[in-house]
Amino acid sequence: MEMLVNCRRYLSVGSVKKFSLVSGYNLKCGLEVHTQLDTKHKLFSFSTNDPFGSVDKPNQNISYFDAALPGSQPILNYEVVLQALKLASVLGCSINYNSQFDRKHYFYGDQPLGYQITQHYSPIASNGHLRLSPKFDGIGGTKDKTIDIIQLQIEQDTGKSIYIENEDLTLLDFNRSNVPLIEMVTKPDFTTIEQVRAFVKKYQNLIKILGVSTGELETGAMRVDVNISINDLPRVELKNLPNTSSIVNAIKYEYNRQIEIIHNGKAEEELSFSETRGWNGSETVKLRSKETTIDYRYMPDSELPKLKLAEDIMKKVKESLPPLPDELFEQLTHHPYNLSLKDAKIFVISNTHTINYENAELRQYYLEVFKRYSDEIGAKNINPKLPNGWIINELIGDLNKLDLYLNDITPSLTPKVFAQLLSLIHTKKISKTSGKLLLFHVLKELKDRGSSSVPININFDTLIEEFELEQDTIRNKNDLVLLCQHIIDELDNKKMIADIISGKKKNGLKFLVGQGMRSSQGKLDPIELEKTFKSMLEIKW
Ligand SMILES: Nc1ncnc2c1ncn2[C@@H]1O[C@H](COP(=O)(O)OP(=O)(O)OP(=O)(O)O)[C@@H](O)[C@H]1O
Ligand SMILES: [Mg+2]
Ligand SMILES: [Mg+2]
Repeated sequence: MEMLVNCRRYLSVGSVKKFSLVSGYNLKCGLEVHTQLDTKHKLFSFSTNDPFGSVDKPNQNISYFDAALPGSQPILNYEVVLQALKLASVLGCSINYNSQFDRKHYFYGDQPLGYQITQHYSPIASNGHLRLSPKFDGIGGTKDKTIDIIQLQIEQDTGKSIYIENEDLTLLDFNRSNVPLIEMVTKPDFTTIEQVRAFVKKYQNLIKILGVSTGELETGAMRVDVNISINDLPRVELKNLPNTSSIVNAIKYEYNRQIEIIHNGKAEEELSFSETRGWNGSETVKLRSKETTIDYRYMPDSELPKLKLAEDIMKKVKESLPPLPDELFEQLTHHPYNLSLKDAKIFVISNTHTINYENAELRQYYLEVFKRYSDEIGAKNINPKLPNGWIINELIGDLNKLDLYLNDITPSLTPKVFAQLLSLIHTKKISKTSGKLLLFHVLKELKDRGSSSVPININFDTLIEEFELEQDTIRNKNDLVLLCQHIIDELDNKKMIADIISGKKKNGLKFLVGQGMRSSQGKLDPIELEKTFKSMLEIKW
């Protein structure tokens, strides 16, 4: 009965936006993710590997082998192997020290060899896992979820077919042909869409941090196929999912579609065999069913020897790995840094906005500044919000505004110098406003000198004197009261003052403080000003 009620709820919803899982219809998903590796050369030839950069220059990066000219033979690019091993290592896989390459046969215009070289029988790595946590991956609930990874295999990408509509013409571009790919296959361990979304994000970040790929879904550098089934019926494979929202919406749509079929008693007819479906932006559409699946006639590639790895190779691979996101999140969100997860991500994960710095470099800079600042002020007295805010908001903001790179400024604005600025703010020698002015001034100066010039010596004490920025120490409380009274008199607006006092216009107080800051050219402490206004006007809120 509950099933029926739930089902009606689903049927009346209709839109995939208001999606929820329906009890009695258990979602099961498994992923196959193809990732283009960022190597210099292609997988089995010396041609340049730059499929995205050469999009508008078709057939520029091709060798005889990529075009499958008779007599050409594959030569394995070891950079690919190294990248695959890095990924296998962070996914906790068992490494296969004797993997091999196989031919997967099918004929298509953009696959001129007549087969794709892949690893079918003996892939390079297997039995790994990736753990998702509610804390760092937003999967909901309170428990971690582990997704098992069946295998990682090295394979070639295909060329690209470009269909010219109405002309009965297909153009072929082989720039992508023989680009190295890693196919990663998970077990069907996903039971919610949040888990799928979190996994894709996490895998993508790992790939980026390892430097093995851009991991971009939009350019096709990473391609996610989702296999989905309900209540252990045969799986449906979803392809053509060019971004995260397509992945999520396609699963929602397909889940609802399959429920409707089951609910209408048509499961036997329509869901008793596996099929492959594509996503057209609003619905999943059938591409092919199992009956028409090609027989690939896998066989070992006779031109490629077994890939035998040295016994100590994994020790070296592990030594080359950077710190991983979860370890960094643990470190940065705890004492003494106490960053929010959102801020910690700025130091760990790149996104399209982070063009002025490399995350690892920014993180290094931050940690160094933090240490110097703690040394100067004493670890017990520090205010972690200072380094956090001044680097995340001010420094990054200014770099953006001035179109500067972190690398350009760090030889002069060393962590030691930056920590001095923080100490001056911490000890209230200068106000925050003055600190902002100084930082911007110094960065502007560096920008005007150009990045290639020798580092300059930055002395904040001299600059503070030069610009007369030393914070007015409130020697006489009366001075401050007088100034505040003067501001209120100048304003001459009884209604506004009454509204501030009653709390109707709380923002008005900020305005008064702003006037005080302006009249002192930013040298007064805004907190002191606010306190004085509040006590003078007897503000209770
Ligand atoms: N019952 C199921 N429900 C959902 N997903 C499933 C189910 N059974 C298997 N899968 C998933 O299907 C995928 C199978 O991928 P695999 O690469 O092994 O085979 P394939 O899709 O037939 O091959 P190809 O690489 O040619 O697409 C895995 O991600 C696995 O987790
Ligand atoms: Mg598949
Ligand atoms: Mg597969």
